[in-house]
Amino acid sequence: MIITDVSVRTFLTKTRRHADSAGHAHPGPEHQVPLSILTVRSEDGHEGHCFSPPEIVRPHLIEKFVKKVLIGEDARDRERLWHDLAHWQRGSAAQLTDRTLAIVDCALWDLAGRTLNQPVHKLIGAYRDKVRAYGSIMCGDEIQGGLATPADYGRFAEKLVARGYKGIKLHTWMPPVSWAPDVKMDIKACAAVREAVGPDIHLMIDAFHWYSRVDALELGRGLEKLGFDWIEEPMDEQSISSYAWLAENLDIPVVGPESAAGKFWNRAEWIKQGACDILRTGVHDVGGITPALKTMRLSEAFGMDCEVHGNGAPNLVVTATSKNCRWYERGLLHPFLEYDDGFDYLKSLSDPMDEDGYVHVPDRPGLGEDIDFDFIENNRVA
Ligand SMILES: O=C(O)[C@H](O)[C@@H](O)[C@@H](O)C(=O)NO
Ligand SMILES: [Mg+2]
Repeated sequence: MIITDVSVRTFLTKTRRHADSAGHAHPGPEHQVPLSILTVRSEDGHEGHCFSPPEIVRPHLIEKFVKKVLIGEDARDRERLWHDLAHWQRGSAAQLTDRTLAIVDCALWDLAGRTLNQPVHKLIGAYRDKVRAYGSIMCGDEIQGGLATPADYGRFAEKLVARGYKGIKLHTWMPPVSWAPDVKMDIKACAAVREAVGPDIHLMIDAFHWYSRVDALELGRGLEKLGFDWIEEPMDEQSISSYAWLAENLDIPVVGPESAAGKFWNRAEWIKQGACDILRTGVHDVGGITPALKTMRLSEAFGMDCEVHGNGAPNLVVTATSKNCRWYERGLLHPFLEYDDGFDYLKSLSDPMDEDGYVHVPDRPGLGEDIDFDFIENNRVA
């Protein structure tokens, strides 16, 4: 299965999601945004694909690094190809990031599945074919009737439970919201959700990511009284010792790291230093499915759960092939958006959820994405 080509197509897709000045998503008017699809092609004509923001697969990265590593190599040698690409990172002047490694690794897994006509989670070795989802609510906002008040969160949580979710994670208010961050408002939003959904729904928080130790401690202690399952990323994850201190001082489980660099190597240090009670990984955070599986197995060896960051087919594959994670993160969700409407470039959802709150892993070959290639061609811009 020799790789003969790596290519990128860019097209326009419609969305109502808008990023604020801190990069957090919020609803807004429909607009078109560019999206790319990276394709790895092998000599027998099979192709593997992965969607990506255009900047993550820009020509400089594809020509200077990705093609040099992949072209002429056996597409089945994913472990070696991942290391070969990762070794280019040090000399890339910080241009070759884990995000690009992730796109390439996912396309190679998709290629393997499409070539063998098998879903990737079955190739890796499935643990399950459906995964319980939590509804991951967008960061708070100042939109009338949106997520502007604790009561807004409570009302939306009721709707999510009615949809079938058995778990809900709040992303609370963060800058550029004018008065955020505010620990006491975070706790009020969490209390409103607990009041709205009752004691049996699992609740978690993903808070402002730069609280001090003292603020994070106050928030954690408030959540302990509300029976929350975990507290996530309340402080800068570059300070492992701050998280070790927080985990030592809280009863509520501390989850991390999500955004800290260092792939599975750094996550080993978090475990060693007692900086988390539940580990966190994510295909796009650690450089692909291949390294994400390593973080799952690493945490399993320590008797720890590892929760996966983010939605989408690759992250669903990682949850479906691991015993030691409890949830699929479905979102991000907002009262003004209909997540189940999916995307115009996919013929069906990659993460369909039933009324009991379970996401069923598609039985389609590869990553399982039902790609509308005609739509992509008809809306191509590069
Ligand atoms: O900071 C954000 O925008 C959200 O936290 C986002 O990254 C979300 O995907 C997340 O962290 N989920 O756990
Ligand atoms: Mg998070």
